[in-house]
Amino acid sequence: MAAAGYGRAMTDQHPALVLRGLAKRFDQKVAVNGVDLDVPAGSFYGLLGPNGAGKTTTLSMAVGLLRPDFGRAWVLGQDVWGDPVRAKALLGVMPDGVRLFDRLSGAELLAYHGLLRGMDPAVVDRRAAELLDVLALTDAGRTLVVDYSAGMKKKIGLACALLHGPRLLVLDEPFEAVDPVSAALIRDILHRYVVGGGTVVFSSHVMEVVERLCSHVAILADGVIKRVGTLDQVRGDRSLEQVFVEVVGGRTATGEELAWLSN
Ligand SMILES: Nc1ncnc2c1ncn2[C@@H]1O[C@H](COP(=O)(O)OP(=O)(O)OP(=O)(O)O)[C@@H](O)[C@H]1O
Repeated sequence: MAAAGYGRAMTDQHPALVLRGLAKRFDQKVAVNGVDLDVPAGSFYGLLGPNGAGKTTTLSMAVGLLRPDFGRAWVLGQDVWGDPVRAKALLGVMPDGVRLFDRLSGAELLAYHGLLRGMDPAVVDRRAAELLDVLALTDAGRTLVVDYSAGMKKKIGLACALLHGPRLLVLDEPFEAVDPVSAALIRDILHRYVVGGGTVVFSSHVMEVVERLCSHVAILADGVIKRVGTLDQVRGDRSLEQVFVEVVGGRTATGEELAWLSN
């Protein structure tokens, strides 16, 4: 495993992910406004927030894909922006949207990721075959990724993130556009990964998934963390959805709006 080269004992003393004062502005829009987060090693961490809350921007800065205007990030003690090679060796990332080289087949994409990370080709082949099998993509192994369904793209993205055996997985909306059978499969794989000592951080709007999987939750709205803690601390004696709606400030359309739809 690539991460082992940096000494598991050293990195084990650190939280899996630490964010301090992360901030990002796009023109006039402040997308993220000073996010601090401590993700304990071994946790299953859900980052919740409504559309446009700043989840993707936060996670992109946390993993070294988007340079913050302010703030810093550490993965198992390694400075993401100060020492990106070390930090990224410990990290598996599934970004939002399709940022895959989609003119490759699934098997080729995995080989490309593995070789780019300097892995032994025989290990890449073995792990790629295993991942395609576990994710029920073996038959699609020769199909070009551009021809995959949205759910299949999520699964091959997850396979790429797992290939080098990272210690921390950061996944942007891993369950979006995924059918229930595939979602259950992804849940099982992630659960096994955490039981085996890994840490998962993922963003989602789906309360049920977060409630079922996560040990810890942060609710982000308007670029700011509004609630953070263990799942039980955040939801108290209510459902996570109730807390989310209260924090985010839900609105309803029960008045005169859209009256023309009734005609
Ligand atoms: N590259 C960009 N250029 C301009 N504005 C951006 C850019 N990326 C994000 N934004 C804006 O920053 C804000 C936060 O966006 P972000 O994608 O981080 O939210 P999100 O919580 O991931 O949303 P969603 O759940 O809808 O994916 C939004 O208002 C968005 O329009």
